Amino acid sequence: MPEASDALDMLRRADSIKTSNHVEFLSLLKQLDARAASLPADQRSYLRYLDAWQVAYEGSYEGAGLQLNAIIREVTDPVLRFRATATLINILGIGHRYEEAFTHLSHLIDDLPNISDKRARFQGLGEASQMLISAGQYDLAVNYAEQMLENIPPGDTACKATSYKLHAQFRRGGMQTLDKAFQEGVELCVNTGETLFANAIRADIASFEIQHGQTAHAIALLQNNYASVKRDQYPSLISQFEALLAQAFWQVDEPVQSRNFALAAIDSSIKGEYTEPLSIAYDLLYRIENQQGNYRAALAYHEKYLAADKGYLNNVSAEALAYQVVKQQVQASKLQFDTLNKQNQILHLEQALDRKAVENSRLYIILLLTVLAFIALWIYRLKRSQLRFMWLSRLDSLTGICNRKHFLEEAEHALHHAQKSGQKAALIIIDLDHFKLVNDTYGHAVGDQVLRRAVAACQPHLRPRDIFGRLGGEEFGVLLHDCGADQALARAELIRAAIAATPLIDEESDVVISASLGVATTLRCGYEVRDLLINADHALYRAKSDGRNRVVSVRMDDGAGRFTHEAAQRAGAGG
Ligand SMILES: Nc1nc2c(ncn2[C@@H]2O[C@H](COP(=O)(O)OP(=O)(O)OP(=O)(O)O)[C@@H](O)[C@H]2O)c(=O)[nH]1
Repeated sequence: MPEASDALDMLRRADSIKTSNHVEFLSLLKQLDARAASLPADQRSYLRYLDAWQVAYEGSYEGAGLQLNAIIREVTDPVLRFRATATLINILGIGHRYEEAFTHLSHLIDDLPNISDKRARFQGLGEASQMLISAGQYDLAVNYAEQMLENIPPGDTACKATSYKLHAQFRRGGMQTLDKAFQEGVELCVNTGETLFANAIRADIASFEIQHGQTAHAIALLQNNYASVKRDQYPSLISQFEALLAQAFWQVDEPVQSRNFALAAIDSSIKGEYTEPLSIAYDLLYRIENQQGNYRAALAYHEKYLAADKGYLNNVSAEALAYQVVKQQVQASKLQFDTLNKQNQILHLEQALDRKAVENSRLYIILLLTVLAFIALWIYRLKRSQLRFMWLSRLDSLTGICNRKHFLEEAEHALHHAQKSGQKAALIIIDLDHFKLVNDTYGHAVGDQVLRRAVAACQPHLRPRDIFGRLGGEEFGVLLHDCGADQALARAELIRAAIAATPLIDEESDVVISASLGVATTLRCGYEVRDLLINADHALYRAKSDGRNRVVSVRMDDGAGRFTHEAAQRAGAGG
């Protein structure tokens, strides 16, 4: 049983000498086949591939096709699958299944960028080059051969790629003289031991020479290497050599030799295949028999020639056609792919556009909300300043309490409410005493200050619902809610006392001001603010005339429809 590493070495060795030393290759394959069961799975797969290759090499294309397809299906190693595909393409081409061959080739070429294994790439490029030669695509074939030359795997040589390149150039035609590259190609392959490819190039050289009247040289070249071609056991090349020899001998008028090689070419060619050598061989046999007057035999060969030639030409045109068909299919699917790609791009763009539209809508909404927020803020500020102005327009600017107009409005409203709810109320008018004297003595600014102090002195004696306003000059009004006559009198008295206790200028100053207060109640004067004001004013007048610094209330009806006044209390000397 071979060691695993031994077996791998043997596999690699066999792989590298498949064509250069076919005899040793066969021997190695035999040894490995005998030990196949003991090999690890990956090496067994490798051996399967070499076995299939050999089956193809000996011309059993159907069997080889089955084996190669099984490898492509079952083996996991992508490199081995790629190589099996390459070999499969080769035999599909030989078996005239051109459409399948070119379809596989198209995939193989697509796969090339994914294959880093140099040997497999080399093989794939070689297959592409060969198939394209068969399809008449010589420039492309040269291109693939040149790619091979740029990437020769380690252990391999430029021989094979050179032979493909030269063969493509030869088939393209148009050469007036034989390029020296052909001879150099032969030498290269001889030096590297690749006799099969050296002979393939020689076949092209001989063919060129036969076409250009250098028949003797062609015969020498072919005969000198005939044994070597036979050794390599490659049927199609043997058949080609023999057909060329038959042609050359016919040209130099040696029909016996020509016949022998023509028959040999037919014998060597793969059975059931229509090839160029077969067609040449039958044509020559027809001519020979015809020349010798064997018309019956000539006719038979001619018929075979026609069939072979037609078959061969059919193969050639079928191959070229299949190439074009697959090319169109590939282009169509690429076009479809491009269309799908474009549709996909359009969809992506549409999605991006939608996203942008959503973003824009969001931005518009944010902008709108911001504008609305600004408008709301602006309205709020406007409203606030309006309210402020309205509020300010209701206040007395010096003392900060209600001005006359607002006081009267509020008092009227409160009295209306009190009347409806059956509550009592009272109105007090407060008038500072001898205020003109304050102004005259201390100046107008001090007079203002005194007015503010007088207001401040009153405020602690007011309840939240009481209405306090400046009626004008040094005169103030207070509407007391829910307040009877006695309570009103008492509250007025508290206010009077508070004002009287307020220093005129500062705490130290002994100069004080005083106020006279007139009180009118709803009980006695009704709920009309005007009546209350008149009556309170009368009372105030009494307070002033009675000596100031006092409170006087409207007391009772004197029977003649006039009110009498009651002085509440005297709380100070008051001016
Ligand atoms: N400093 C100041 N003085 C004012 C203001 N409004 C009115 N006065 C003054 O208040 C004084 C009112 O004087 P009078 O109506 O004669 O009354 P009085 O001096 O208080 O005398 P009696 O009311 O009779 O005690 C005038 O000299 C007005 O100029 C004000 O807002 N500030």
